[in-house]
Amino acid sequence: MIVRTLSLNPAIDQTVTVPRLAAGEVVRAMSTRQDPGGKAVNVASCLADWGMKVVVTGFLGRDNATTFEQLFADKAIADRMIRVAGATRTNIKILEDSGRTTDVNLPGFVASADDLKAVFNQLDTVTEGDLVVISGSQPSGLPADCTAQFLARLAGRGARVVLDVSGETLAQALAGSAMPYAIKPNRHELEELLGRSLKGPDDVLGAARDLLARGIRLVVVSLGEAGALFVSTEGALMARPVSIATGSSVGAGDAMVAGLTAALAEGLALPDLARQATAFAGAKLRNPGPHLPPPDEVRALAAWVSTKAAGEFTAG
Ligand SMILES: Nc1ncnc2c1ncn2[C@@H]1O[C@H](COP(=O)(O)OP(=O)(O)O)[C@@H](O)[C@H]1O
Ligand SMILES: O=P(O)(O)OC[C@H]1O[C@](O)(COP(=O)(O)O)[C@@H](O)[C@@H]1O
Repeated sequence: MIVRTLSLNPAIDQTVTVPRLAAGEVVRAMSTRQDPGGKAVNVASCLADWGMKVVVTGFLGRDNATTFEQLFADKAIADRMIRVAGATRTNIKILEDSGRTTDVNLPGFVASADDLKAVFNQLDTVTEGDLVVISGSQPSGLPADCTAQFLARLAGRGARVVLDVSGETLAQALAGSAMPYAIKPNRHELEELLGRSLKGPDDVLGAARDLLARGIRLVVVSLGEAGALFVSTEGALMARPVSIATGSSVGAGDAMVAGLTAALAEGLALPDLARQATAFAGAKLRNPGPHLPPPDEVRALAAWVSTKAAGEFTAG
């Protein structure tokens, strides 16, 4: 099966490693690196490492597309991204020795109504049962409800959408007429959506079940190093990482989305899907950049992922 990703606002991730960040002071960096990224590009890259056929759609700024083109060529990813005027943004990640990361996301290109029309035209090639990952923020210039419009268009074509967006985009998307097949908010994104803080495991589970009742078939709430809660019509379970990684966790959520998308394509049952998604996240954390180790290594990791019924999770 071919998976399509839709990346409206990709990013070049510039990671700057410093001993300690102190606002208002001069800080000397120990190292820096740049990776083509942004949520859906990271998902596409991990899926390609897993051996899946991937088509990337969305926007790329014409002025600095080369680094993305190189990634797509290296991983045999079909590049259908629309080149728009201007440059793709750079997101600076300042990583301290303690593992704390500060993100400074720079502005990038502005998309036009014609650019958006071109994306809709691309969605019209999607067919029944196809998997489409819509992930990441949207650039300025687009209407706030454009993701809701994508969902409606894709539902009409029978596609299954895996959605990983946040803030107003998520709120607008879930206020529309068509629900995504799967979503993966982290705890903070879910709290933002609900407009309240989630008090404990029971509350997280309740919120996930409410989303399921709205017609979403799979709700994954990621909880950082504590793991993730997976809720579907098959049940609810918690999956914990095999080991806790120190350092930057940038891209772990994207790898998790890739793992669950691959599992949907493979028709895995919920426990295996949860193990695979958690293994993808853990495997990505072993390497910088949007890359997975070889599939056998990821499979070995998945075998070590422990899952337990959500009832035991809520009991603490
Ligand atoms: N420090 C960590 N050690 C091990 N696994 C982690 C760590 N941080 C995140 N993960 C794994 O990555 C998944 C996604 O991470 P999370 O930070 O919740 O997502 P996001 O990047 O979307 O905020 C988690 O559910 C967990 O399995
Ligand atoms: O599109 P957004 O929401 O601004 O996020 C973009 C950032 O998210 C990332 O995809 C990382 O996301 P995760 O840590 O959630 O996996 C970075 O590559 C990128 O800089």
